[in-house]
Amino acid sequence: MTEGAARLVRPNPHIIFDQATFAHGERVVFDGFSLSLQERRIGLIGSNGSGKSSLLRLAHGLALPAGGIVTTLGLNTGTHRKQIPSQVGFLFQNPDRQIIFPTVGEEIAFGFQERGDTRREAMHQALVWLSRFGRTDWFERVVHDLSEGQKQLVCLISVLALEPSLILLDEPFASLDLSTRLAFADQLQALDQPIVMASHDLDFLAPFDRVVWLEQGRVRADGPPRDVLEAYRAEAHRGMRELV
Ligand SMILES: Nc1ncnc2c1ncn2[C@@H]1O[C@H](COP(=O)(O)OP(=O)(O)OP(=O)(O)O)[C@@H](O)[C@H]1O
Repeated sequence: MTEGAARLVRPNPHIIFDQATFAHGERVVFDGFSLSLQERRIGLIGSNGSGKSSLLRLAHGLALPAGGIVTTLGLNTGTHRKQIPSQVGFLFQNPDRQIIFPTVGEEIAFGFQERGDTRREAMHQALVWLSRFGRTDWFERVVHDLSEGQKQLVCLISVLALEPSLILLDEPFASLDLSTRLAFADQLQALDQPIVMASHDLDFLAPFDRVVWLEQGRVRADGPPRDVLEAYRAEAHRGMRELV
């Protein structure tokens, strides 16, 4: 269950943090952080501010390490930052940071246009992907008139539609209602691509291959979900008793 042991037994990782250092201004988030991620389904857990979003942003090249190296799909995020978005899908915790177009159709079509599809082709693809999720009626809707959960769903569809080689999800289900969450959980489990997902929804992570528990920018525990989630729950209950 130690980070060192995990690194020894797992070749060909999707993501490698090698002595990465990262700070938000004065606040150091990671200091010489090393971790290799290669399983098909990896969950990231940890209390608020433990570094989950920062880890995902570093892996996507949205943030760069001040020291050390982050490698995603074999690409150094510092030197190959521009190549990463075409291969790695990223879902922001806050949909408003992701959404840039007025209508749902245009938002989903954007990625296809970026890949070189004509506007007409891209809009057709957007409609096809909305229909896969039973939401064709959203095509012409104004994104900012949608609820938070609906916006989150649009962002998730936009990410999945481009069929990236690796998918990074930052709390994808935070605002989704239970039936939508369950439907998406099934859709995600069925995907071939590897997924790294930060979540406070521990039940969702139970069938994953590996869970990494972050605490203050360090790996507190790392291993099979049943071990890591149980230890995390036990710690949360201890913390709760101390608060009351
Ligand atoms: N934009 C920012 N400016 C300054 N500090 C930040 C910023 N974003 C995050 N931090 C700090 O970086 C640290 C790690 O934050 P991060 O968002 O990675 O944590 P997290 O585990 O994703 O938290 P949460 O569960 O609340 O989403 C925290 O101490 C946080 O206060």
